[in-house]
Parts: sequence; structure tokens; C-alpha cells
Amino acid sequence: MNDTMNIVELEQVEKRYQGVTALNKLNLEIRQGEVLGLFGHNGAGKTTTIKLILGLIGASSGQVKVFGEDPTQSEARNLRRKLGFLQENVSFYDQLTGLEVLQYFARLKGVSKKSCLSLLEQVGLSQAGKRRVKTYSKGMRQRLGLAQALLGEPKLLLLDEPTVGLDPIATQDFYRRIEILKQQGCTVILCSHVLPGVEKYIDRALILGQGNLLAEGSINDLRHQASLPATFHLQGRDLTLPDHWADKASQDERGVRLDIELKDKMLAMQQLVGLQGLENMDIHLPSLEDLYTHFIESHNGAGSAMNVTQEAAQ
Ligand SMILES: Nc1ncnc2c1ncn2[C@@H]1O[C@H](COP(=O)(O)OP(=O)(O)OP(=O)(O)O)[C@@H](O)[C@H]1O
Repeated sequence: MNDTMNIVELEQVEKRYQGVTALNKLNLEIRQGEVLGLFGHNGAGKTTTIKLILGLIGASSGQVKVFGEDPTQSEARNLRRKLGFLQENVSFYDQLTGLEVLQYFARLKGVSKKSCLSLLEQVGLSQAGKRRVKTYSKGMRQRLGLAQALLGEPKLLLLDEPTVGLDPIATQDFYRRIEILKQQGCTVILCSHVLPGVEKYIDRALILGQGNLLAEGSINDLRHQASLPATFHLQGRDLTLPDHWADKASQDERGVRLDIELKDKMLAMQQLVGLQGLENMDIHLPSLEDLYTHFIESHNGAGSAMNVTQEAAQ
């Protein structure tokens, strides 16, 4: 396999369930070593996409290829060994120890049990490996889930809501591990409703809405596609803005607010930094959350993203 090969290819993929179109003509290519964030509201089609890639379901039409093969074919057994999957709300048999759980999954996957101890160490569970899972915290269970997904050194890792229930430090640890896997050439698909903080760990985001592809690209690509402004907040005394910025200014609780087109951001910074009386300046670039809201609202009409976000938070 060469480095430029697409690990996953979806071409015009549709999935219909009794009258519901869960995915509508989705095209997607994922290259080796990429970390792709898959985002969307409840029912947007994320799990359907993951199930299609895992070969658990077949497409109603279109073509799915994983490592160049159709993942639903029985000959794709070897292909499945290259996949690791961490499902949402992972649960294990509580009476077993962490090590026993991992050894059990190693056997199911046809992987040598020898790797289990080192995997527990990699996810920071070596001390707890001999304790029963019923004594594990939510974060420890999640880490055991990750160790299970990493069995057999998968080349493609699919992670559904991997950081739900993890505290901020555990979340950072988790993403650091993803970064190491990426450096080792592993391709990662990450599904999440938790958008803040994810953007620095993904190469590309894909936003789904009601089974449709709403937007796709790096955060910078999405910022340009969305044409959302950079927001400046200025604090100081008797600030007098140059005329060409003054008509873009308004006042809010954080000071003088300026919405500047992204292409003018550097020019604005240069001009504003020398402003008389300026004591502080904050710059906010459109975040993944802002972009997500923008694309969902553009698709459904303003106001609906709020419903979607509230639904997702439940
Ligand atoms: N087995 C099924 N039978 C009927 N409809 C289904 C089935 N599986 C999924 N759907 C429907 O397909 C659509 C997409 O569901 P999917 O589970 O892919 O969404 P999702 O983005 O993963 O949502 P969530 O964030 O809630 O997990 C939804 O309308 C869902 O109700």
C-alpha cells in the first residue's frame, strides 16, 4: 500500500431505512494518517457512516471501499483485523478484570494476548489491570475501551464519542494518544458532539445534517467557506477608531467589538495595535462550534441549530 492511497472511499453512498434516508449520496475520501472529525446533530447519519465503513451494514446504493475492498464481503475478514472501533457508551462485563476483558477481546480478534499488558500500560491502566472493571471510573472504562480498539495495531480507528465522561486532563491524554497513533500512520475517524477543543487534533472536519454533507475541509477551509468574520474586542479609554473601522464597531459587555473579514485580519491587527488608549485586544477566529452552527443554520434556516445543539447536549 502506498502512502497516498485512500484508506476509505465512499462514492455516492445512500443508506435508506424504511422511508428514512439516513445518508444521501455521500462522497468521502480519507487518506492514510488523516484524523477526520465527523460531526452532526442526533440522527445526522454519523453512526450510519461508521457502520458502513465497518461493514456492519451495506449501502442501499453507491460504493464503499475500505483499504480498497468492500467491507461487507465475507472475504473482508482480514480487512476487519486492520480496524479498531470504540463505540459510544462502551460497557464491559463488570466481574472481569481489565486485563481479562482485554484478553477476551484479543481472542475474539485473533490477536496474541501478549500485547494486552503493554496496551494497558499505554492507556495508563497497568496498575488497575488486575482490578475488576466494576471498580473502574467512567474515564478508566473509556481508556479500557480505547485499549480494546487498539488491539492488533489497527490501521484505521473509528471512535464514536470517545471523550464523553472524560475530565479535561483525561481528554487531553486521550488526544495525545491519537496524535501518536497518527504519527505511526494510523488513520482515525472521530465522531463527537463535544466540539470545543477538538479542532486542534483533527486534520479535516465533515459536517453532516439530515444525511447530507453540509461542509467538509480543514478548519481554515471551513472558515473561508463560511466567510464568518474575525471578532476583535478592544478595551481602553477614549478609543477613537479610524473611520474605516468605526462603521464596523459596536459596543458589548467585553468592550468595543469589531467584526472584520478574515482576509483583513492582519491589516486590522497592525492598525489597531497602535491605537491611542488601547489597553487590551482579544481576537476570536471562528471556532469549530461557530462553523458547525453556521453550516447547520444555513442548511435548515436560522434558529434550528439551537434546537439541534440542545438535542445533541441531552
Ligand atoms: N436500524 C434503523 N432503522 C430505521 N432507521 C434507522 C436505523 N438506524 C438509523 N436510523 C435512522 O437513520 C438516521 C441516521 O441515524 P444515525 O444513527 O446514523 O445518526 P447519528 O448521526 O449517529 O445520530 P446520534 O448522534 O444520535 O448517534 C436517523 O434518522 C435514524 O433514526
